[in-house]
Amino acid sequence: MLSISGPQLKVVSTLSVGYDHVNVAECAKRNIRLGNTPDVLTKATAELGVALLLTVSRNIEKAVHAVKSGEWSSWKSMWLCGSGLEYSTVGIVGMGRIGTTLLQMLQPFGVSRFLYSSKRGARELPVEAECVEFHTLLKESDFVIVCCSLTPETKDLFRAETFSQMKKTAIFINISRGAVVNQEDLYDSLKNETILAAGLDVTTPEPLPTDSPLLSLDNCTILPHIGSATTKARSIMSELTAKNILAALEGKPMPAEIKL
Ligand SMILES: O=CC(=O)O
Repeated sequence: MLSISGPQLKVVSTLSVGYDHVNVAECAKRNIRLGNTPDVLTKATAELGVALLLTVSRNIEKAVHAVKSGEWSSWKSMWLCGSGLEYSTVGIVGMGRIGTTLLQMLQPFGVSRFLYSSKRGARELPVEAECVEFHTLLKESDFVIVCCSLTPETKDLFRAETFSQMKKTAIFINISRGAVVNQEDLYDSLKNETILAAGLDVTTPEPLPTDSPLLSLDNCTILPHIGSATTKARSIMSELTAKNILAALEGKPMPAEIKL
């Protein structure tokens, strides 16, 4: 893509906070500046994380389907019961801007313990949370939510070995990048009930082919990467992307520039 654009290309400004889809080394080599859209999508993305977590934990997808398909009959006390957040342990993998906001958003649900693992280690957070080893987070969490960025270290972080350390009742949510998960292993773990259920806003590839085995599971909810998709967030992101480009073309500091 960089070659197709030609040697006159001065700037790449991605309409996203993640830039794992950009060849950073090649941009640096060609003196191409790189911009992204941090901060302005944090709340929207964390909010989608909450929505996906609740969708999976409270069986919303199955419930909506039951109403439409006529499966809803007389009142049954235990029908479609899920697991609530109250008194639960929530593990957040990656405590950056989105992880921290998610932590704040989940606090009012009555969660008993928040655990987190982070490459930056323990730090002061707006809500009480314990920084723990990754294996402890896996072992003790009822909900595992992935918010880390995709790096060589986090690629395939969630694989058979990881899922097998989680509770059988655990719910796995990924709002980060699809490649953080080995999807075949996730499929097996859901199919064999190694874990209870999963909610993914991100997959590999995107779009996920409609014949993906994951789509045959009734304990996996998949969204088409809509984390930052609020009208407001996307509008502000678009503005920031344009400002990044204009600043770079004028040789000025970009409002959100990735240091290469
Ligand atoms: O995934 C979305 C983003 O990186 O902004």
